[in-house]
Amino acid sequence: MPDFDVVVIGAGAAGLSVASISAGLGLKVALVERGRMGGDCLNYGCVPSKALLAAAHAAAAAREAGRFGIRLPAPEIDWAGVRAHVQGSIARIAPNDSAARFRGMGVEVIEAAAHFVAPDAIEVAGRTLTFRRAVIAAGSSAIVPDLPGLDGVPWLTNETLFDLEEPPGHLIILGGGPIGLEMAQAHARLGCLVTVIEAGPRIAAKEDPELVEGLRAALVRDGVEFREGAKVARVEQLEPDSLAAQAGVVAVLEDGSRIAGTHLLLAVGRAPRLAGLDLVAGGIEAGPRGIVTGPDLRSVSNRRVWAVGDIADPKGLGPRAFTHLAGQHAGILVRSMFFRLPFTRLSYAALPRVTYGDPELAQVGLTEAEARAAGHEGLSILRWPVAENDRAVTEGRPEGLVKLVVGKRGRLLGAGVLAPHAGEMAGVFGLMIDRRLPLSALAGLVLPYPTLAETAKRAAGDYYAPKLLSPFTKRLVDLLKHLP
Ligand SMILES: Cc1cc2nc3c(=O)[nH]c(=O)nc-3n(C[C@H](O)[C@H](O)[C@H](O)COP(=O)(O)OP(=O)(O)OC[C@H]3O[C@@H](n4cnc5c(N)ncnc54)[C@H](O)[C@@H]3O)c2cc1C
Ligand SMILES: NC(=O)c1ccc[n+]([C@@H]2O[C@H](COP(=O)([O-])OP(=O)(O)OC[C@H]3O[C@@H](n4cnc5c(N)ncnc54)[C@H](O)[C@@H]3O)[C@@H](O)[C@H]2O)c1
Repeated sequence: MPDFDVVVIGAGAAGLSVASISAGLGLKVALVERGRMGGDCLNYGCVPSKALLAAAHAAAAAREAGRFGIRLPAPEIDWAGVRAHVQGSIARIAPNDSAARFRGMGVEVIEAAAHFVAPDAIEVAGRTLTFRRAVIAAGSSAIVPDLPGLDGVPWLTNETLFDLEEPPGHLIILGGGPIGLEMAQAHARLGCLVTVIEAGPRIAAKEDPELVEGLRAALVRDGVEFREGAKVARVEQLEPDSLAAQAGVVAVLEDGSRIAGTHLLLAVGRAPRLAGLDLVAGGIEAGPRGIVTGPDLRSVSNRRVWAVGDIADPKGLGPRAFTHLAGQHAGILVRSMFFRLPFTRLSYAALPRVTYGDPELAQVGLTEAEARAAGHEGLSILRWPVAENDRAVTEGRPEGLVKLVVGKRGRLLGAGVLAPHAGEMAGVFGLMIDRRLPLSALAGLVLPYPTLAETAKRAAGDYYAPKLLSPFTKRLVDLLKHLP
């Protein structure tokens, strides 16, 4: 008899979801975590970053209050208070992910590093544990680029950024993806100088350029400086002098220009945490993007093993790094691992993503470029500017755009929104795409007035407007008016 029905490696969002479902189904479960329970999202990712952004938005709201006729003095940033909010947010959520809570569910929580010693066994804290099924949920960590000089200067990643006891004087951020952009706005609004260096031709390369334009403009207004299409040739230590109170770092670009700052944040992407797992001993195939699985998240080489969360590299889909993915993966796992349902297939067609700037940039399904690249024909692109929305006017926030990508027969393929709290609209779009609802469902929805979500309804309505106001419809109405 194996020691456990299910062994889960990693207690981040993905591992915790799997462990709680497995225990709920009455299975004997071990959950192994070598770091902090809750993983990246709680300790070094979503929670501290969103808490820092909330503090930053409060400062920005105080600065902007004058627009509403409310006069306030310029806000003073109490960094210790900001940190207390960030750490307090983590502390308030931590009990949900704690070892005590999971032990209460009947899970054996082992706080140590695990590695495979055989296709059906791991070793942890000197014990060899055999399993019927293993789930690898070891997540991903920040890529440290191979940059000349990097080993001679101090640098930060998401694992160290939130521990700073003083605010950075000038934060240089390498990478203009979601981490770089969110942290750029947070720090700029909290009074730091911020420069984002993006090696690619533009920031937020995965997002729709029409929406990115507004986000970039908002960050520039906050004082963020962007260097796009700029490659760092090397980094150098900046010694403290009479001008710079803090020592720091100089990024020397390939064109020879030098950007000096006090701190350097690496936000150039994520790499799966494969090291130390001894996947070869487990007979588990992996590549540079993660553990290779089928569309049911089952390892292609060891049928006892599944992979979930950031570390999974499902064939044909590739890895994704979102906390809400953990829940989706857990759902697939239940069908595939426990109920052995054939044809269990993961799909990212309705997977939402949000860059939590102010305004937020939300995308569900395909962008226009992705839909065209995928060969969808007869596309309709519908746009509705946020400036036309009454709620946006009353809130003094007229910037932004809703953009719908519609395929044949009015099927929604993708939706992008740049607006305050745009992420709150993602659910409706996800439901429409996932359940293949016609666009008329959105166009006919009765939404409360005044809400920003009305922009989505107005964009959808545009799809039907030409038909509704066609000469044929007008003739029909002209005939019908004669009826009693
Ligand atoms: C700054 C930042 C902000 C983010 N913001 C958002 C957001 O707003 N929304 C969103 O959806 N996503 C966000 N993400 C992404 C999100 O945090 C990740 O997608 C999510 O945490 C992945 O969960 P996971 O369980 O796969 O991995 P993790 O959370 O990384 O958990 C894996 C765990 O496995 C443990 N582990 C690794 N190897 C071993 C081993 N050998 N033995 C034992 N334990 C091991 C690790 O210690 C870790 O705790 C953000 C990420 C970052 C970095
Ligand atoms: N709001 C959210 O949901 C959220 C927030 C943060 C992170 N995340 C997840 O974490 C993942 C990782 O985020 P990320 O921003 O680190 O990665 P990313 O891969 O999304 O973006 C990294 C950026 O860095 C650039 N880059 C690469 N090498 C560079 C170099 N040497 N110099 C300068 N720029 C360089 C890339 O061109 C790219 O634009 C995201 O893809 C996302 O899935 C999600």
